[in-house]
Amino acid sequence: MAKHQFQTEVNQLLHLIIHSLYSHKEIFLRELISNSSDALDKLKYLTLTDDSFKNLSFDPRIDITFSEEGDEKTLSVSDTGIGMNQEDLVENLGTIARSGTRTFLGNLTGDSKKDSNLIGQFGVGFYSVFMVADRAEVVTRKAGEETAWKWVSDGQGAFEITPAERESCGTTVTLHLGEEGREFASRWQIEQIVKKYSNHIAFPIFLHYEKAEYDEEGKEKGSAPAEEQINTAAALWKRPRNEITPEEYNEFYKTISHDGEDPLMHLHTRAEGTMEYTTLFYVPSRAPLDMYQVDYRPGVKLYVKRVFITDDEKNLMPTYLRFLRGVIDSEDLPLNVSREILQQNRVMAKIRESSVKKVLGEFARIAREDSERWLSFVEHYNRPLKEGLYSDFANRDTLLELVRFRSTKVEGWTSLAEYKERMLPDQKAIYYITGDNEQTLRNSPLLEAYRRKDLEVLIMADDVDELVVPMIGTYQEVELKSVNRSDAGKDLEAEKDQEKDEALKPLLERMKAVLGDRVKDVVTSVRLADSPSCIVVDESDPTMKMAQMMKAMGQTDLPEIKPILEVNPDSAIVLRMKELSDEDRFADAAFLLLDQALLVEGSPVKDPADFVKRLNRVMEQGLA
Ligand SMILES: Nc1ncnc2c1ncn2[C@@H]1O[C@H](COP(=O)(O)OP(=O)(O)OP(=O)(O)O)[C@@H](O)[C@H]1O
Repeated sequence: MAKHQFQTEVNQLLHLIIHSLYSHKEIFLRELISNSSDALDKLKYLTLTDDSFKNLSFDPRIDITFSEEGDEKTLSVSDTGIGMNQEDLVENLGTIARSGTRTFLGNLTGDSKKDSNLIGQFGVGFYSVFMVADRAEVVTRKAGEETAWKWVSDGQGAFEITPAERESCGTTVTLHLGEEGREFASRWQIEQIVKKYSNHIAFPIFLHYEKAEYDEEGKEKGSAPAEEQINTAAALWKRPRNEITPEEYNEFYKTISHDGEDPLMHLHTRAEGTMEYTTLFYVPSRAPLDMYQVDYRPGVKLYVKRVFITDDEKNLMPTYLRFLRGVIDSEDLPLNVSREILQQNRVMAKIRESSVKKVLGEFARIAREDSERWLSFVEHYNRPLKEGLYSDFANRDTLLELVRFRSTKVEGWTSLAEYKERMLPDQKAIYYITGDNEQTLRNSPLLEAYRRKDLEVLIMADDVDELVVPMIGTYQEVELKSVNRSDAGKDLEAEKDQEKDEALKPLLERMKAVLGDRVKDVVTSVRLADSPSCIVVDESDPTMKMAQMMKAMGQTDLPEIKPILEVNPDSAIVLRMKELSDEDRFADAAFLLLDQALLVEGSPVKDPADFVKRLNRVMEQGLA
């Protein structure tokens, strides 16, 4: 008899499930049926593709039995699927292998209401049985193996595995229902739950019960075992759209995504003609927890003629649409399609290409017709869509209509189309500013002249903006210009006062000499109203933020980016500096103008100790 301890994360999850999902106890049955269906999918695939399984007699079915007699109430779910061996049991029913587990557990607040929303997204799986059972037994035999195994646990930190008997491959989970679960040992309850959550499961689900028998006078004379199929057992996505209710779509989504909430939208399409395939895609109402992890779990499953092939292929859809959940079912791919073949397969490439078009088309429809729903989409998926601008050139124009931005002119989000409508008659470009933080950007001195001229500037604080937005280039023939760069200032040049500019030249030369290689240039600014200085980067240089990002990504051999320091010819400080003959005081002022400009834009000052020394010296003089 081998006793094993649950992985720590399992214990944490168990505790959480029991404490936050008690009002949805019945989902344990959905989880068991979904596991059985996956196990049947896997075996079906092997019998069709692997010679060593071809002779196996495969009768795919799920059987539910219950006993409501006496004190000991039990419920069991049995399948003829792939089964598990001893190692599988330890691996699958003792740990949580899923990516994102740590992030998920780290996000828990201890507030059961908030946590139950989170757990809804995480998917509870097999462990949910401990909401209703005092003890769970799993008797299972793996296809192709002779020995069966029994796994037993009361969900209190440990489980045991012992050899067992089972006639053929498959798995039977038997629950000894506790006080919390007694209600589920009932024909009526089980039927309701299966109809609600698992009607769409593609394999038949049979419910076994005792059927009352009557004598000729209509008196009950006893009972006999009976069974009844309680689901429709047709792959939901193959059914005609008009025969599927919204509830059925939602329940199917919950089964394949393990999300507790309804999806934000779904798109069910069928292609016929030279290529035949069906797709059913969903967008979760919240971004999946692992969306920003490299090892995210792909959410689209591939079927070939209703046979499950894989749910672990990231290339079925482009990376930027990794939040999609759903099914692709092709009639044209070979059943034993390998990962390598899949990646170069023309049929798959075509399905992917046209699926992306359809999905984006549906997004565009929602963006046009249902702006409220589109905004909840944007809250979660704006950033991945921006990644699409970078990686999916073929769909660039559609994506440009879908992404949204913050702006100096409107609250909330705006589209490029809306920005264009608001442009002033003589406005030359769509202006934007990039940086780390929306609030810092809103306060940036770089925006002063734009504000004065009533020019709208898009605020870009997502870390992908720095890479993505320069790729856009133009939107409907209007150029996008970064306010952080020297060139955008040229559009404001009309404001430049030649005389003032000439008068400032000696000061600029003197500052350049003092600042040396800390700057690329020192020039008169046309952008500033109140601030004495700001920095921009040369048109051909990466911005300061981009340089920081590249450094963080390990590019250490980058030449140092030198900013261009712009000074405000009307600033009192600048005017005084013109008169200043003391070289040391002049140097302090020049360095402080540079460092403060770096600070307001969120860039680090090069030598903080030097900065503080100069600041203190100037304060001392100022306070004297
Ligand atoms: N009836 C079954 N037959 C064969 N294997 C099973 C069965 N039930 C569970 N398993 C195995 O145990 C694993 C863990 O199941 P569990 O329901 O906890 O999570 P999951 O199904 O992998 O994850 P999720 O529920 O998020 O899909 C499964 O991935 C599967 O390998």
